[in-house]
Amino acid sequence: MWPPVAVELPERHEDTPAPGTDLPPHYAYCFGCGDRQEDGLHLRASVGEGQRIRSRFTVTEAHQGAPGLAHGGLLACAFDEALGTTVGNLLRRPAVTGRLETDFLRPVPVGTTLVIDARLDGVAGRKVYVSAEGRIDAEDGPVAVRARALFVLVELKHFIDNGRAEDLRAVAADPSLLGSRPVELNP
Ligand SMILES: CCCCCCCCCCCCCCCC(=O)SCCNC(=O)CCNC(=O)[C@H](O)C(C)(C)COP(=O)(O)OP(=O)(O)OC[C@H]1O[C@@H](n2cnc3c(N)ncnc32)[C@H](O)[C@@H]1OP(=O)(O)O
Repeated sequence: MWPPVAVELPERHEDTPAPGTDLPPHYAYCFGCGDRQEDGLHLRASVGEGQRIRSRFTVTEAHQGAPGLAHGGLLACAFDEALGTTVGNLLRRPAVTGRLETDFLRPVPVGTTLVIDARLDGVAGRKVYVSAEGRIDAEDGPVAVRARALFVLVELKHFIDNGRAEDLRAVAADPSLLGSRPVELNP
């Protein structure tokens, strides 16, 4: 059963940008979306209709597991990012991945652009359920990967207490490293 518990499906937050809007990387050094992370995934997300966010990610040579094929763990990372972005942008509250499960249905060659459609499935207290599928090269392409996840809503303290001090200092010195400002997350 998914979600595994009774959930509510909240409206997207009033500050969520309009459908079709491209979303900025949430952190410049994020492996999933950061533009300063050279061999990262450089995943790009945009707001979809309703409770949906669409992300795109192109598999490069740096992402191989077998010759010419994407590494499965790295694909899971792309889904972690796409799902986390969905939670963050639709609820506008900080959250971390508690559980992530993936089904790999077909191999994903280098050069493929994976089109990942993620949706918010429901919220139960601090638990947020999301799911996604990734299609090869087009929004109606063959499904290569499915994923679902539980994210847990946390306070900003989670990141301040656990993050490496020098990285937190760098963000404090240059807030533009964050595409979404903590003050907006927790005014
Ligand atoms: C301005 C705004 C713009 C916003 C725009 C932002 C965009 C932003 C994009 C971000 C995109 C990043 C995408 C990558 C996101 C990561 O990769 S985050 C990094 C990986 N994850 C982590 O490091 C998390 C590590 N784990 C932890 O810190 C803690 O275990 C947790 C998850 C915070 C939970 O601990 P806790 O706060 O003590 O809470 P706890 O009571 O244990 O759990 C809460 C509930 O969740 C359940 N739960 C927790 N873990 C599990 C599990 N594995 N399985 C099942 N249930 C679980 C518990 O059973 C409990 O359920 P209830 O009792 O309430 O029914």
